[in-house]
Amino acid sequence: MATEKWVYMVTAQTPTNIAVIKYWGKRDEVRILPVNDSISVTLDPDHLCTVTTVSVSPSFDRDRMWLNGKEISLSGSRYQTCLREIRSRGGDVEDKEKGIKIEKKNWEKLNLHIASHNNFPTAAGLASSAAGFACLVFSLAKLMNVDEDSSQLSAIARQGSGSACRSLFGGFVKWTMGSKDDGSDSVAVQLADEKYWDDLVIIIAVVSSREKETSSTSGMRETVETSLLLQHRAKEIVPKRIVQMEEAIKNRDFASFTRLSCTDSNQFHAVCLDTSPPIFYMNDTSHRIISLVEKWNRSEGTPQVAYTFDAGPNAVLIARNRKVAVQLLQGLLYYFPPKSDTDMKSYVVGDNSILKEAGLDGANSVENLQPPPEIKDNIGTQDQKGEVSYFICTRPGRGPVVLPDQTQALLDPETGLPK
Ligand SMILES: Nc1ncnc2c1ncn2[C@@H]1O[C@H](COP(=O)(O)OP(=O)(O)OP(=O)(O)O)[C@@H](O)[C@H]1O
Ligand SMILES: C[C@@](O)(CCOP(=O)(O)OP(=O)(O)O)CC(=O)O
Repeated sequence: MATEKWVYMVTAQTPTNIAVIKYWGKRDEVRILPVNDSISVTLDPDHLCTVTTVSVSPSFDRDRMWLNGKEISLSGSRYQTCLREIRSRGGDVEDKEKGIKIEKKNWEKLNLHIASHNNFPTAAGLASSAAGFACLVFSLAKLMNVDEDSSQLSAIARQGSGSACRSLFGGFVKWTMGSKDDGSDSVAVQLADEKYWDDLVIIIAVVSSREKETSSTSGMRETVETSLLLQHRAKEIVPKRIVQMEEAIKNRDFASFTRLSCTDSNQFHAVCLDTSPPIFYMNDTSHRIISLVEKWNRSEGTPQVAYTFDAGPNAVLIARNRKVAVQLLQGLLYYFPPKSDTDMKSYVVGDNSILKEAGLDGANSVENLQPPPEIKDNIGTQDQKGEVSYFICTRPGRGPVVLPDQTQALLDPETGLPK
């Protein structure tokens, strides 16, 4: 087989996700087993996604990977675990057209080339590791004809990065912590697909931050070691919240959804503060955004927007419908206008058709914005230029898909090297 020249490849696209009931803390660092269940919303891959091409050829002399065009090492234990777990489940593959036949037993011997691209900044608090490891596992499973369902695959992705297991599904997803020592029951399941609650609009404020934050992995390790509040959260609080959140999603009950998302985000950050030494992920801009949303929700009498923050200052804002999202964007741009030379289409990315609906597609449109009446005296004026790098407008989205169009492959079909 070593003299054969064929390259066999698969390309897939996988979404990222944002937790509304947070995963924070592991009971097993190696297998990546969490101390509590978590629930997330998958974000539309049309706006935020990873694309990965995986290929196999008898002519490859070692496993190699390129991330965003640069070769990276696969020697880390998380990559090694995912590769080993997937290889051991590989099935027979035959492509008669190309005259390729790979037997199950050969997956252990054949080497892989992998190229991956995130269409959003890597390691910037936008969960690139979630989309990245989910895409790696999903595309390899397709390449190797692995006969396992998405939940079983999620248990492999989990070992790349915990939150990655939830990116194997679209819509609303629960990661069940499981109780077995081997982690086989610590898997993701879909609660509802992306069409179930499709009124929701998600606006992410990518908040400028100078220093690199503590990574989720080391941050949660320190929390587990030092925070008593985390123990209370995991045992007493989250189990009840998970039930309530499942109910809220089932009933499309936005008021409960908002209450639970916001309080859980705040408690996650409280647990970070309860860590020794304390971890600060949010900054003044994050706090200002929370204030703005809280005041607006209060003045409306019923919640219009939910907020949640992961391990960084970026705000993920979930509006109950498009009309509210338009108002939200107007309010956000009033308080966080772009720097004077910024083009609006690069300041609001993703689904930027919302700019037109918000009347923000013309020259001077931001300068003409009026302060939202309910919050005008409380937050200060338009002095926050540059605090938000940009906004992403998106919505709940689908799970992983194979991209059959060869032109989307990141590797050359002849050489198996990056295009
Ligand atoms: N497309 C990808 N394919 C495989 N691995 C990836 C991919 N993108 C990111 N990663 C891995 O994830 C790491 C970044 O994870 P990290 O947790 O630091 O950042 P993040 O996930 O973008 O942010 P956060 O966890 O704060 O939301 C990268 O160094 C790389 O190892
Ligand atoms: C705050 C979070 O985003 C934490 C995510 O942590 P990671 O999944 O990045 O951590 P590791 O399992 O160590 O790779 C909350 C969440 O996504 O649930």
